[in-house]
Amino acid sequence: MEIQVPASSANLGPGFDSIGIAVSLYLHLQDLGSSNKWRVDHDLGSLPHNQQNMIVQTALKLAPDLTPRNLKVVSDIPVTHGLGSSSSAIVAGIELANQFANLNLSAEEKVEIASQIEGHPDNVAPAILGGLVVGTNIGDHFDAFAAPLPPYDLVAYIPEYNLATKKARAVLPNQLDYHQSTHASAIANTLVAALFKKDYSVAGELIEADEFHEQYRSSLVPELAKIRQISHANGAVATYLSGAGPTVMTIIDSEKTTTFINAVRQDKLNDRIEVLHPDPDGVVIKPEP
Ligand SMILES: Nc1ncnc2c1ncn2[C@@H]1O[C@H](COP(=O)(O)OP(=O)(O)O)[C@@H](O)[C@H]1O
Ligand SMILES: N[C@@H](CCOP(=O)(O)O)C(=O)O
Repeated sequence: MEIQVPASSANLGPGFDSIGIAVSLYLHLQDLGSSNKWRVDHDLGSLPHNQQNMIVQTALKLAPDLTPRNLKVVSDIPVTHGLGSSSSAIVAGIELANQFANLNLSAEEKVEIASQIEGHPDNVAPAILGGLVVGTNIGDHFDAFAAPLPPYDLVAYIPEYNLATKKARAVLPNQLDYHQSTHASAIANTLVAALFKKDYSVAGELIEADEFHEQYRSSLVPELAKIRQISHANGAVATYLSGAGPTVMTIIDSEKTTTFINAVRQDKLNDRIEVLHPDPDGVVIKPEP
């Protein structure tokens, strides 16, 4: 049995903690059978190989008596880079418990549990449901709506340095001025309307008009301003900070992607670039090959 979970790109500018899109990078979790203690094979750097691994910790939160297993993780989602690696690990752990403890969780229940563990729903909801999701927690439940998938490439510029979400949240202000917050919220509301109406010209303008987080984080990610400028010169829909960064995401018509990437390279921006697409499926269970 293999569990496949997509990466996710959260916020899309003003959709802070409430909008996210599943994208075509994946974590694959293979079950290699039961064992006397938990073992997680992976080549993802310093992440734990034992019971402390976030995937196992999540599974044990849901099913504390789960029999230990040998697991193998293969993932092309960069860790601490703003593409929802922690959410993919949490979702994989929930699905592991769901499968082996026969929890029969609904998709909604998985989103509720995952949001509680992650602390915000904007990565876990698309990682579970797939697609572009707008949602939030109200009281003890979660409301989410799938917006149409934008018919564009998502070009991820992935700086080499890490930026832990915790660190990028620590630079946000504790309070926002009343008028600033109502305006920031109005921008976000109008973005949601534009996304559902598929008016990507207006949506692009609103994605770049965020007043909730990018201005506070931009000094941590100097590539954001540079790539945004290049994307404007190349007719992109919008550029935004993916999640808490440092990945910078550009939404662009596929016919313009190559020219845009060449322009980025010409500006001596030499880090990893991935041309991604929206993932419509979310978490998927695959049988043994
Ligand atoms: N494949 C994985 N397996 C286990 N834990 C993971 C995995 N990927 C990420 N994590 C956990 O998530 C943390 C990164 O989370 P975070 O700072 O929110 O970055 P990101 O933006 O990539 O989600 C890692 O330090 C690690 O604890
Ligand atoms: N809304 C969160 C999203 C964090 O996403 P990640 O991919 O960086 O974990 C935030 O902006 O803090």
